[in-house]
Amino acid sequence: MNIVGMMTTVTLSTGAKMPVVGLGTWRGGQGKVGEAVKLAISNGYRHIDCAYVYENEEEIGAAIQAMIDQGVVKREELFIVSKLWSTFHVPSLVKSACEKTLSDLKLDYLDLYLMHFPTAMRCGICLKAMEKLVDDGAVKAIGVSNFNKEQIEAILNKPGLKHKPVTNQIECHPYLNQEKMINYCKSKGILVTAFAPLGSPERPWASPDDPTLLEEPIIKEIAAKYKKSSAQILMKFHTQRSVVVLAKSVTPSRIKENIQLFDFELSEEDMEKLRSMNKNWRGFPAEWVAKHKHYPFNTEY
Ligand SMILES: NC(=O)C1=CN([C@@H]2O[C@H](COP(=O)(O)OP(=O)(O)OC[C@H]3O[C@@H](n4cnc5c(N)ncnc54)[C@H](OP(=O)(O)O)[C@@H]3O)[C@@H](O)[C@H]2O)C=CC1
Ligand SMILES: O=C1CO[C@H](CO)[C@@H](O)[C@@H]1O
Repeated sequence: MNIVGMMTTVTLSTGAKMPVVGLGTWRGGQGKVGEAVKLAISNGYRHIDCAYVYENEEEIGAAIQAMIDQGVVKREELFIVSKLWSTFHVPSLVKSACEKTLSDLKLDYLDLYLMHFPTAMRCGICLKAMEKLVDDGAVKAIGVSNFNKEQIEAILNKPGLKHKPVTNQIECHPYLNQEKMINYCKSKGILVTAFAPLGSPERPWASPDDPTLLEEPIIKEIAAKYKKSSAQILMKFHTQRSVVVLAKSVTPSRIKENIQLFDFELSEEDMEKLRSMNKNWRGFPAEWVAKHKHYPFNTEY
């Protein structure tokens, strides 16, 4: 990996180091995602973002194992994340859900296990069962995803909280820059991970009227100035403000391109241009749970 003396990891509240760029795997289809993971690891990626609900953890696990067996990487150099799906928010199911993910990924432990969505009943009790996974050594840390401020606050105020969530993984890009959430999380020692940094162009519910980040004139203009691609500018926007970024690709040239972020820096003026594009637009409004009492996106942040 081409790193020119710039940050490539961030430190979690547990003291563990999390690589700032991760490979996304949602919709990394069968027969493709394994090759993508192998190529990513060979090209310096050390952080892979997975989830039970993506239905591809077995193929990813085989690819990780092959890279370890071939001596390309050691387990302890990797940072593997997975997520507990909402149907398992019952204490008795948390352990078995994590075991299934570990077995599919062929791992003894996860570096981070996230509660994928807050939209299930009894989040507090479920969290207790996730804390136990840390005590049992099945996962090194726990975190949340798609949580709003109030929901994070509720967890932090939980009496007897033993393992604080180390991250909130949320949709984040110039149309939804999440400045307030990032600042709030920072004040609590929680890191933000950005998903859909390229606007998730292949999300199945995209409408032709939706704005397309990769085609934005401002992004293209900044990309030309730095002789980088639009995708690299969109990802650099995060790493430069200590936000971890995940981009998914199964295309070899893009996998290589998306980690070439450490040989340039955006000026404060260009960062400001990117920030000024905010319009609180969500590509992932999660409408299927809009009526759920824990739906996270009805608040300011
Ligand atoms: N916690 C949560 O609720 C969520 C988590 N996530 C996580 O975040 C990851 C990233 O988000 P995702 O929704 O996949 O969206 P992204 O913003 O990463 O966009 C991925 C799409 O962009 C294309 N692409 C990748 N690199 C480039 C490039 N350099 N130039 C042009 N196009 C490119 C990919 O195509 P191709 O593969 O064909 O190259 C793919 O179609 C997910 O894969 C998942 O791991 C995502 C959504 C929700
Ligand atoms: O990670 C995710 C990818 O998209 C899914 C929708 O099918 C979401 O539910 C989820 O948050």
